Amino acid sequence: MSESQRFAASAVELRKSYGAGDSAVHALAGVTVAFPRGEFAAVMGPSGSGKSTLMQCLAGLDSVSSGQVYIDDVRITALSDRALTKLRRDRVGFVFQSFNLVPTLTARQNMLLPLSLARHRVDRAWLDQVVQTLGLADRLKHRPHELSGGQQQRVAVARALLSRPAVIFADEPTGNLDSAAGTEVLTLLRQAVSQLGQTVIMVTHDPVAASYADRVVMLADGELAGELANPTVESVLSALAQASAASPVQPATSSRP
Ligand SMILES: Nc1ncnc2c1ncn2[C@@H]1O[C@H](COP(=O)(O)OP(=O)(O)OP(=O)(O)O)[C@@H](O)[C@H]1O
Repeated sequence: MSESQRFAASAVELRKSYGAGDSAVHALAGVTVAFPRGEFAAVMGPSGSGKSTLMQCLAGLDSVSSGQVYIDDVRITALSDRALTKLRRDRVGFVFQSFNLVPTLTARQNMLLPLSLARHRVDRAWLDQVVQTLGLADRLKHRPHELSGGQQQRVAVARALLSRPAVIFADEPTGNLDSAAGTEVLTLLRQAVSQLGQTVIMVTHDPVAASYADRVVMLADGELAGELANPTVESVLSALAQASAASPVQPATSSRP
């Protein structure tokens, strides 16, 4: 087994700049980071530190200026657009802050949508296991507007899990939820990793959300600014304070509700 196969996602010397010349913004200034399979990782850092850019590049949603990105052992920075689209569909799951469910479809149809679009077979046993684990059995026929925010996000987590992706990228998955529903969704992401063997990479501003992860990767000014194993709310807060002290911009934790 090659080194890269131990990792669900990794980046080597990843650079991403916007614009050119004096006005260029170096959103990522040479990031090398690897996410082992079966890890729940949180990516944190001050506002503008490059978290979203890192996630977009790792997920193959944005092009890189230089460097390499791997999903499993596939170097996605070497793929054609067509091959990349297929890889994203087959190996990457997404959970967004805004749930992104189709309003006219039931919870079950929403969960199955990516598989049916890809014309992939549904693994019934896996569907049942995901539905049970996520506590959605009695909500399958509901449409999104008939579900609470927490339930909608659970459907989005189920949708991401159903194709058994190499990695799920979660972008502020609790950003639109109250604290009880947020706790519920974080617990489910934790279970997806601990019980179902999933790999999750979550961008978050919230130290409580980050404390559910196995590891926090900290960014500042487009560079890695350290990492924390087995994070607690306290250790995350103190690492964030250090990262923002080293960065000219204010931490987003202080500017968001
Ligand atoms: N499309 C773009 N065009 C120009 N600059 C961009 C673009 N996208 C991001 N940037 C810049 O790149 C830098 C990193 O942005 P990014 O959104 O990755 O940070 P972030 O850590 O996710 O921020 P936040 O916590 O506020 O969401 C910022 O300076 C941002 O202004």
